[in-house]
Amino acid sequence: MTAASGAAITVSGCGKTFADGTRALTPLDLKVRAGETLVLLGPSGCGKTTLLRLIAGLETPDAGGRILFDGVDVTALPIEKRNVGMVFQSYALFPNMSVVDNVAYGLRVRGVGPAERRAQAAGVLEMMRIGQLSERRIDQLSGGQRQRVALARALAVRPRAILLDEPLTALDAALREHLRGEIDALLRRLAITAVYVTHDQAEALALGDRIVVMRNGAIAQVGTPREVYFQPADDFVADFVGITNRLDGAVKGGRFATEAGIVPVAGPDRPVARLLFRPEAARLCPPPEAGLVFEVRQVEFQGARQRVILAGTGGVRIVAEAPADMLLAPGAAVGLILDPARIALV
Ligand SMILES: Nc1ncnc2c1ncn2[C@@H]1O[C@H](COP(=O)(O)OP(=O)(O)OP(=O)(O)O)[C@@H](O)[C@H]1O
Repeated sequence: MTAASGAAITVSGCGKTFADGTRALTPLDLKVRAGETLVLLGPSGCGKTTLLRLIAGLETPDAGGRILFDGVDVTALPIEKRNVGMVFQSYALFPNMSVVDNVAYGLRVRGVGPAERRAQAAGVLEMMRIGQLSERRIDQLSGGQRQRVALARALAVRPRAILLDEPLTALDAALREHLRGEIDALLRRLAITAVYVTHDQAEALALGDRIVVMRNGAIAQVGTPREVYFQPADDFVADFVGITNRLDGAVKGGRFATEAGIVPVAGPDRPVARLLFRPEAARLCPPPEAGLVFEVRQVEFQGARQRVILAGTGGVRIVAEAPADMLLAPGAAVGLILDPARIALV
């Protein structure tokens, strides 16, 4: 089975105010490229689901907002005319129907004959390696199996885009990781356009070709997982995507000056600047070799490597990593060299 080729989706000036006055989205623009997996990431209530439902056709945007599929305006089209597949956290399957009938359901609605829809549904179930479950009832399946069936059902109609709303949230951690890998492989193989909502940063980094980080109904940053991870646009994105070190200072003549020393940087002068970097973007070395010097505060041996807490003047605290065989004594001075490709100035 192959999906119809994925659509490029354009969201143009789409805001959403609900009947009770809740402003779920401020007008925003977004382009989803044909065939890519775009992840919407952000804390609860930031508007991810609302944006997904606008793309699906389950909600209409406020006046002025438009949704286009391959350049064609679909704003006025309801979900059944947009040819999208949807997968929800709560599987939304028919519990007393068989697996194969659930998967064939969308084809039935589209008027495909019984023999053909069963054959197509069987093909999708085979592709997802759950062909042996075809005749089971939904209430006889585990959570992971149900989510595979929900995914099969969404793909069976050969949609132009698949829209997934926290599909793994209800599953336990080990299964979540396993199914995440399967979904990733499947979406890549089908080269289908996918928009995937999650509040889990690990899921976003693993699945996304690009990630849209959202905050308060607006887009905080759009970038590849590496860009969002290593070059967060601001403190909010940095915090949301995981541990980040911060140094405050100023940029002058290609040098960022902070209390602990100097870091060469690209870009214009800024009287007030903050440098963000991950533990793994820093390398420890003897003090004379580095522009930045800190005091070792705490060393945790972790087997493959050591996690080191460093202290600077003014209460600055830095988390760094070091090879397992590096000798580091609390109280000693140590230099820090930052990988220029993995630092961000905000
Ligand atoms: N039908 C509705 N009527 C009124 N307010 C709504 C409605 N649906 C969502 N909201 C509100 O809009 C805002 C955005 O909700 P949305 O579901 O898009 O967030 P989310 O980022 O998907 O959050 P979560 O991860 O918790 O699902 C929230 O404040 C929510 O309470």
